[in-house]
Amino acid sequence: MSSTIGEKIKISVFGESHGKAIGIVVDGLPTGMKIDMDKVLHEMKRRAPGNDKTATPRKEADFPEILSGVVDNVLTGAPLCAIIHNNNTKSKDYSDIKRCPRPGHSDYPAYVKYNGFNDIAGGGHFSGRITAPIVFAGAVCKQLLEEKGIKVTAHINSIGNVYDEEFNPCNIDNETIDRLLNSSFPLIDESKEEPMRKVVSDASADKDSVGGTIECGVVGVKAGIGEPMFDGIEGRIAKAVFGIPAMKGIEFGKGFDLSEMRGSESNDNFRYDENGNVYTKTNNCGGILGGITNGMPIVFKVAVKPTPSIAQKQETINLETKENDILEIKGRHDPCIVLRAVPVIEAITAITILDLLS
Ligand SMILES: Cc1cc2nc3c(=O)[nH]c(=O)nc-3n(C[C@H](O)[C@H](O)[C@H](O)COP(=O)(O)O)c2cc1C
Ligand SMILES: C=C(O[C@@H]1CC(C(=O)O)=C[C@@H](OP(=O)(O)O)[C@H]1O)C(=O)O
Repeated sequence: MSSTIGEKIKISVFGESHGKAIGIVVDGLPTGMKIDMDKVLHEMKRRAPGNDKTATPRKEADFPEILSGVVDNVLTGAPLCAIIHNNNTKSKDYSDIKRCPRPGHSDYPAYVKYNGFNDIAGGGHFSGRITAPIVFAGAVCKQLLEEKGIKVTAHINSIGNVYDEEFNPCNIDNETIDRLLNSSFPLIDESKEEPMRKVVSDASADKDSVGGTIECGVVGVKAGIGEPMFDGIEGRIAKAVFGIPAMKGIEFGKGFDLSEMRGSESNDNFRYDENGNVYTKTNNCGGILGGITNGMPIVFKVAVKPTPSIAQKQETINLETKENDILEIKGRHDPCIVLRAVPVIEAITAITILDLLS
């Protein structure tokens, strides 16, 4: 399995959901920065399971134990390695799934690829759980980016058919960024929390799940970062985002809506401000032209699929008897992944942006 990404800042994620621990090695970090562990723990808590009605009831502390790369909270330049122990596993829930792969989860393709030797318990290495170490690495990268005046923020853009407001793509202000970071349900329009929660609880009551979208913004990246063609910023962010389980679509700026606009509507007109700085009057391109940043906020949306493990009876196959079968999944699952994926999208974006700038 290859769970490594990055050029200058390289991450390697390891572990399985029901193994002893999961973790990450981060290579290429600069030396000397003091890590604010309170900020790291805050990010871990935003993603941790067991804390919200829209989340799996599996309770984990998600405390990152740092094994190397830090002395007295300061980055040493050695590979940064942290592990997170798995304490609240219930592997019995997965006894049927070994035989009967879950529709929508990785069980069947992983069974074929690894000749049935892959660890199925809790989704093994394919579990959303292994996004916890990514959030750890992202929290460190966020702090390094902040020293460069760059901030990464995200919010729930939709759950089911209930939509939040979008970012102002030309100006995502510090007040909004701080509010979202400290919110237990990050929305621009907080009145949408209740209807969104209802969509999730209605699905749960039907033994079902729902998906949604997340909008992410990066402010403070100067113009001129990125490469043309295959190493463009869109490609680098998309590759990293698609490494996160359940992420199924991405669009930059106005994305698919651009296809219905005229050029006169979609083009972002350039202007100088009173200090001679270049800006654009709109930001339909999401801050990226030709694969290279134009100095405006980088803005993109990610589509999150409904959680595959649902409690309804579902058709599947039986890999032992080689017959068609019915599966009824027992166990603890997120009825909606979107809320917990918000800090994950921020983290993987922060890691990618820091890599691009290193
Ligand atoms: C934070 C997070 C939590 C998740 N929780 C669950 C879950 O409780 N149950 C489940 O079946 N899938 C969950 N997933 C999604 C699966 O891990 C994912 O759908 C599966 O590995 C198949 O990969 P794919 O959807 O990217 O194709 C979660 C994903 C993330 C990012
Ligand atoms: C534990 C987490 O989420 C898990 C992600 C997950 C999956 O299939 O992705 C399945 C469930 O695992 P389990 O059956 O062990 O409870 C979730 O609880 C986590 O994100 O920390």
